[in-house]
Amino acid sequence: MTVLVTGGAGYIGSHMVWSLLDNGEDVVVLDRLSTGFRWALAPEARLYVGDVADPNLLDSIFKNHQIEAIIHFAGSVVVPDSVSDPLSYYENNTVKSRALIAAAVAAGVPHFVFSSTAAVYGTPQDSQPVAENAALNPESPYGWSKLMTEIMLRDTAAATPLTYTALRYFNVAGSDPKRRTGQSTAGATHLIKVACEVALGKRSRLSVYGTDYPTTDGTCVRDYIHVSDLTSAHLKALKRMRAGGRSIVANCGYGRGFSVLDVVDCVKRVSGNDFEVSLVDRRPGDAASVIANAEVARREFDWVPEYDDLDLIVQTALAWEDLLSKRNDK
Ligand SMILES: NC(=O)c1ccc[n+]([C@@H]2O[C@H](COP(=O)([O-])OP(=O)(O)OC[C@H]3O[C@@H](n4cnc5c(N)ncnc54)[C@H](O)[C@@H]3O)[C@@H](O)[C@H]2O)c1
Ligand SMILES: O=c1ccn([C@@H]2O[C@H](COP(=O)(O)OP(=O)(O)O[C@H]3O[C@H](CO)[C@@H](O)[C@H](O)[C@H]3O)[C@@H](O)[C@H]2O)c(=O)[nH]1
Repeated sequence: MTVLVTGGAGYIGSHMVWSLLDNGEDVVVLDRLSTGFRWALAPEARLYVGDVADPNLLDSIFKNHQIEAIIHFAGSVVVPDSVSDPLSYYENNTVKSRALIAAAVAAGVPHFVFSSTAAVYGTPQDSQPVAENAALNPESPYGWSKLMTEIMLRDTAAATPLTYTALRYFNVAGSDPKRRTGQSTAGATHLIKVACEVALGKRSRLSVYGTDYPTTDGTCVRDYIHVSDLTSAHLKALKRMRAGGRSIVANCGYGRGFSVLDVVDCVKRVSGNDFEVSLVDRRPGDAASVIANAEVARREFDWVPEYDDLDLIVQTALAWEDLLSKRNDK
């Protein structure tokens, strides 16, 4: 039995592949290498280079391997890009997910884990931390593109034997503590990644997008989660479905928020390097504040995070950034 990981050459996917292999799973990866890297992949995982919506490629993967679960990371991930180019986000995240789900159902794949996002909530209107049954009001096409995929999964699971888990990730950061992989995205836009690049002198400055949000210091607040805690949530969610668990949606975050300025201070402190910060206008599509209530993950699959510490997240992100510079220098 094999687990198919789409987007397995990307940031989170490459960590997932290592976690699966560490747990004795057989892994096949499907990735078109648009933002991922062949070298990021564990050598034991077989890579099919191509698109998640390519029917011939999917057909051959399902013929060559007995796929028992799909973990679907492949997608486009930059919130402001989705505002400027919404149709490409609906294409890559929604339309192509539909094709993959259809192929999974046709091939009789029993389990599906989907990379959803905190962006489905927008800025929660009621209370924070936000639970899965809160109102869903995405503030970007990215959030909508993921919510539509959740809805397709919900309705497909009701009509077919497919069981799914949609994990709503909050802000994923950090790198593999064993330093086998990390976030290598070229021209990355994620706050912790960008701040680490600036701290190590790989970029000249950091822009802080918006200082007039209704938060304690006026900058946006996010719930930053270490990538290894996220991959452990996937393993546990998969185990639960294998044991007969029904389809669910679960938040993955720690339940506490840090502002952009908190993150900047942390990166300066942990790296020991001061750097320049520009306070600029808001970036389109950003929610003011979003913090996870992760009770469902704890209750349904006994998720116990191990890296709930912003300093530790930043330390591992910096460690990877340092390795990456040495690699790029070669
Ligand atoms: N990074 C975060 O904080 C975060 C938070 C919430 C949800 N997510 C979701 O997690 C998933 C992974 O994100 P990431 O940060 O690792 O991004 P990433 O860009 O590093 O990884 C995405 C991978 O998917 C591949 N890919 C993209 N479109 C494809 C397609 N049509 N066919 C085949 N391969 C394709 C890319 O080459 C890349 O390897 C995404 O679905 C994203 O929306 C990420
Ligand atoms: O150089 C930067 C980068 C980011 N930010 C701010 O930092 C916050 C976090 O931004 P970013 O790290 O880009 O993450 P999000 O836009 O919150 O989105 C991430 O987190 C979501 C889950 O919350 C995922 O779904 C997305 O794929 C992922 O990109 C936002 O307020 C940004 O405006 C800055 O001020 N300067």
